[in-house]
Amino acid sequence: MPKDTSNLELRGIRCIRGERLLFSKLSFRCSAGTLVRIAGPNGTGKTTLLRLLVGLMQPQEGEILWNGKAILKLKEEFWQNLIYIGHLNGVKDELTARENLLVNCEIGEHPITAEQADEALEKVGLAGFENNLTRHLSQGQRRRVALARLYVSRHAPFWVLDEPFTALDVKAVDNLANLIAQHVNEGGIVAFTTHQEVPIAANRSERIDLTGGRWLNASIGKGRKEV
Ligand SMILES: Nc1ncnc2c1ncn2[C@@H]1O[C@H](COP(=O)(O)OP(=O)(O)OP(=O)(O)O)[C@@H](O)[C@H]1O
Repeated sequence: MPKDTSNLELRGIRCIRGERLLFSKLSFRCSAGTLVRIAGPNGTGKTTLLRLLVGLMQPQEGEILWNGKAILKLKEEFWQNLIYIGHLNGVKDELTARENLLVNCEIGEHPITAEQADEALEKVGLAGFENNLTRHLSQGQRRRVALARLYVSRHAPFWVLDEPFTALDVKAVDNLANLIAQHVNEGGIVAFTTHQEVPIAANRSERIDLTGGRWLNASIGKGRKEV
């Protein structure tokens, strides 16, 4: 992983979804070795912000820069630096746990061997489940299949994780928190959301709090904040 060189910047981001202004003039900057927690109650735009950060959505105003260049212009050059694990896991039902990991790494242009896949599955507590179809796994186990990717993705400095601790048991939460801290302390940037108060021993951490938001059409959000 290229250390101490990456930086992420949000410049004047404005985002509207449906009738709701989620945030505007959102600016933020961080450099290599930072844990970025995106906080806020349900519906305030945490997942939306993560999707903006990885380029799956575009803001109405402003831009997101990676190493000083707009991510929408960098495209593949940016994606090579990125691992995104969203809400929906990105795990295919009809593939086994091992096949899922192999395919996801292949798609991410960082192929791994079956042995490396099995080692990563072991680290997330899925030893013995390598050949199980993921449709036969529990929610927590499916989540672990997705998260196993992180154990073979230390080359990618920027991790974006949507609710990574959901459905994990205490030990798995602890292991993941340690992995995230290690990645950050070795020069990665990890942006994540969580509703759980999980201690992560990162040397440097920042918080983006999205509490707020406004209805654009006052009649919709009667009794709430208006523009
Ligand atoms: N496809 C969509 N079309 C229009 N509005 C949407 C869509 N998806 C989400 N929204 C709205 O955008 C807002 C932000 O949603 P988002 O999922 O980013 O919130 P969140 O903070 O991640 O919520 P949670 O904590 O519940 O996961 C919500 O008010 C939601 O109603």
